Amino acid sequence: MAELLHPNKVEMKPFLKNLDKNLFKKTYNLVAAKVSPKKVGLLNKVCKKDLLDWPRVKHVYQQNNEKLVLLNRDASLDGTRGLSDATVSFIKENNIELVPFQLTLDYDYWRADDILDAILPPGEKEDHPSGFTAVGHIAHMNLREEWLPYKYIIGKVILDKNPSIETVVNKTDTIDTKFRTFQMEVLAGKDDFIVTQSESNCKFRFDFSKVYWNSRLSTEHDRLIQQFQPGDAVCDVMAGVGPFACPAGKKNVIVFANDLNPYSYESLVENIFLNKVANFVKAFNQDGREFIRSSVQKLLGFSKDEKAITVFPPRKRARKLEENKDPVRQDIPIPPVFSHYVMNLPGSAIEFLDAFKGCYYGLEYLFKDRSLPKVHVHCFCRFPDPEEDLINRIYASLGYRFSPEEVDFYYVRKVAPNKDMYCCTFTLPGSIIFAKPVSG
Ligand SMILES: C[S@@+](CC[C@H](N)C(=O)[O-])C[C@H]1O[C@@H](n2cnc3c(N)ncnc32)[C@H](O)[C@@H]1O
Repeated sequence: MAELLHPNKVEMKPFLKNLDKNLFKKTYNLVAAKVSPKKVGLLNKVCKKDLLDWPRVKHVYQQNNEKLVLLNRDASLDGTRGLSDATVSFIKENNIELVPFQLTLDYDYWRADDILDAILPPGEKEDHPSGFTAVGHIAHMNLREEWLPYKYIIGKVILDKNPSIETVVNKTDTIDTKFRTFQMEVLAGKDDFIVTQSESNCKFRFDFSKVYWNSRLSTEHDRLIQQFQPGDAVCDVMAGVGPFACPAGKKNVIVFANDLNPYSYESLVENIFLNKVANFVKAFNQDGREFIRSSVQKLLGFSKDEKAITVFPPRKRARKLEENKDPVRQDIPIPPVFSHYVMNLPGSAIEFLDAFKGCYYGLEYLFKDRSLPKVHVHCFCRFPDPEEDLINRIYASLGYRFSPEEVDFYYVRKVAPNKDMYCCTFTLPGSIIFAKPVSG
């Protein structure tokens, strides 16, 4: 049946922006059993196997005071072909009349895939492009060269067929290396890049054309957030619009979140307020290397000045606790040092590791009863066995050669055929962070 159910091929000239929806009408000549409304239930039961069973197509229609029940595509009008014995007997015994029925499926019925298959020429490698990543109301496509002449029509179909999508964009160049943003062209829908996206129980508002966002990283965000404990201090060196920072703040983790892109910083500030985590998450707009160094004193000062962050349970719980005369507030002490550093700038974050050299010089005493900080640094790797390469690169920047057992090499995702993203987690060695900084 699948091969029957598709619109007829439509000749489409390249670079067209509008679609004549009438071209996608297709009429099927079917047979219907005409019965009184009272009999429909019984007919449905007895003749179940012989009824029309097409996806998203209803098979019972009203005609005056009677019902027309559509039979399967092979049923003949005289009832001699395409029907089971049970159905034939039922029709005979109940004197049911079989009548012709024309069913028309139109543009609204077909799925995006069906329509694109009907209008696009055969593809070189893959199926026709109907896949996209949704970011808020935006569908973000990455069309292959061969589909570019049809990009506006493809955009229109995606827009029409996905009710939550209001704008369809296509990536127009490779990713900008500095802030990980890319140029995009609106293919269909409104010219509006300000999106609201949900992730990890938080809302994020940002201009998708000016900041980095990748919905495919949500699992990685959650994975690291799970490792942070309430009361930990986390330094998010390349925080973007806050997908690590805001959810961590919601679980009472103190986060110093930084991003060099002024637009990311602006959204980060907005998202901190949107998610009501301003007590726990502080935003900064510095270069990551500088921030690794300056944040040490910033946190120490914050911990000395504020000492603790007071949290109140959500109102409903607070009322319950009040009734039981339990304390309604909790003080979360602010630690003087970070437990975790997150560095998600996979193209170059490893090269920022040199900033840790001597960053806690003279502050050894702060770690008397605490573990040394952990670093989670994201990176790309082109080798199938990444350990040696990544250990060498970390050594070149941090000046410390880890053994493979000391580093957790976590595979995050495939970015391109020969390019994988990893997250390397290790504890910062005391010999590096307490070393006397070399002046000059
Ligand atoms: C891959 S994005 C990750 C953003 C966010 N952590 C996330 O997971 O979505 C890298 C971020 O690093 C920021 N960035 C680039 N260069 C930077 C630098 N030198 N210092 C700090 N942030 C930088 C970019 O603006 C971008 O937001």
